[in-house]
Amino acid sequence: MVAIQETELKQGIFNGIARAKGRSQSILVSEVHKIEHLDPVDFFAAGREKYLGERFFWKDPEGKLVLAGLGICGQIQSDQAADRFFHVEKEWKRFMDSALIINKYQRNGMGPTLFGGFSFDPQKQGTALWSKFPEALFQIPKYMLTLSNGEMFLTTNVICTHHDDLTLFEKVSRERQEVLSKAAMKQSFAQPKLKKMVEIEPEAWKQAITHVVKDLKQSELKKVVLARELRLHFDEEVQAERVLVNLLDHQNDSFTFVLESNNDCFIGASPERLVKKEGKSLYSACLAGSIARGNTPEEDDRLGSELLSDQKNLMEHQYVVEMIKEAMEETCNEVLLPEQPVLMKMKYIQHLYTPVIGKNRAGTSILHLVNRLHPTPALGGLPKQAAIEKIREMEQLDRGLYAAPVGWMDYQGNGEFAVAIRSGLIQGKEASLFAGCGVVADSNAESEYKETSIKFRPMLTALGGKIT
Ligand SMILES: C=C(O[C@H]1C=CC=C(C(=O)O)[C@@H]1O)C(=O)O
Ligand SMILES: [Mg+2]
Repeated sequence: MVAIQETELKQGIFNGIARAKGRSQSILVSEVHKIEHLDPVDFFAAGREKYLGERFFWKDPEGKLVLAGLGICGQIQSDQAADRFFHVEKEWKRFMDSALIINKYQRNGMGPTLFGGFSFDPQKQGTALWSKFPEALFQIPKYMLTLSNGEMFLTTNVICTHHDDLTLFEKVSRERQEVLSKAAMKQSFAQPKLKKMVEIEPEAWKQAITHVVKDLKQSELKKVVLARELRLHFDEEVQAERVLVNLLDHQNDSFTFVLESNNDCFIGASPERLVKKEGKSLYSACLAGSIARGNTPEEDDRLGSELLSDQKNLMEHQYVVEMIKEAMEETCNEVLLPEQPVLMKMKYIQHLYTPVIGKNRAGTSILHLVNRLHPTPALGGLPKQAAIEKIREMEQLDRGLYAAPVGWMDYQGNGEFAVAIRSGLIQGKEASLFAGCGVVADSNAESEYKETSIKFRPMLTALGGKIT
């Protein structure tokens, strides 16, 4: 079991309280420890009793970085439609300007780190479905486990005020040891049974596709992504840990994320990076254009080749490449991307994929890039604003955080955001799944319906649903 001996945290909290008194403001004290190996899911599960609703989890596709956060040391929310990205950035800077950081490891994703997500469209009237999530929700965790290139680190974040004294250190030390003791115990989580699966207005959705295809032939609109919802009913409460373990087992080549808010849990396994910032290096990805996987290697190859030469999907993909390339060129000296897309093969589906890398010229922040890119034509359409308005007009769905940026950023300005697709909202004994597809002039309602049915599969299987 991991035990943390006497730490610099005591001195840090002492200095934090002194600084809080001197500046008459709260001070974030953050300490990083290298620790023995812990399973990040066990650490996440260790927070169930005391921090349910205040947890997050993140794993990148390569498993190079895994984050598990427990408790809320600080929270940044925004329900402002216009400048929520700027609001989050401003509030984060306010925390960082006075923070006391005790960290001798020069690695990303440790020390003060913010994790969370944005809603897809803050200007669309929301429904009760997403009532537990604001238009932007970010947490600074009390305790965060970081698995970084195979090594394990624990960050402890404490807010010190001028009212505090050193009993605060005793309290934090006790709490932290409690978490670590619980994390050493393997917990198991029941697999609820799926009782009912309800497609929300599938025929109306197909009619919307046909309507948009007509619009595309007679307007400036080139592409619109339309999404739909699947509502699931279970025989007992769905626990995030169970779904998370299933996603890690079956969708290990995705961005796996969990963000809790009150009793609701947003969870998914997305194949699509929005942007990653590592020092001056920026990485984005164009992912649009889909076809099913084959049941045999020969069939799979045939389908892949078909996708690589299909004009409709190539056009759907090209709109994304043009937009992301343009956005990256605004802030990078040099932008590199291949001439042609390649195949990204996931468990149930394969996509056209174009990676984009660049060297950040102007010290542009990751949230500036998130704001500039969201939504790419893979999630909204082209032209961006006209597509968003068409989605508002035609989509019955309250997207909430679906298809929007979810991810992390640390105090050194590094971070990574995925787009929250192949995702679901768990609400006790029920869950909503979301899937969308790019509609272009050559789209066909039935094919797009089938494509979205495949995109439900990662979450449906992770929730114990059988694939028909
Ligand atoms: C909008 C979604 O997928 C996007 C990402 C990859 C391929 C897509 C497509 O081929 O339509 C979509 O643009 C979703 O999975 O809900
Ligand atoms: Mg598509």
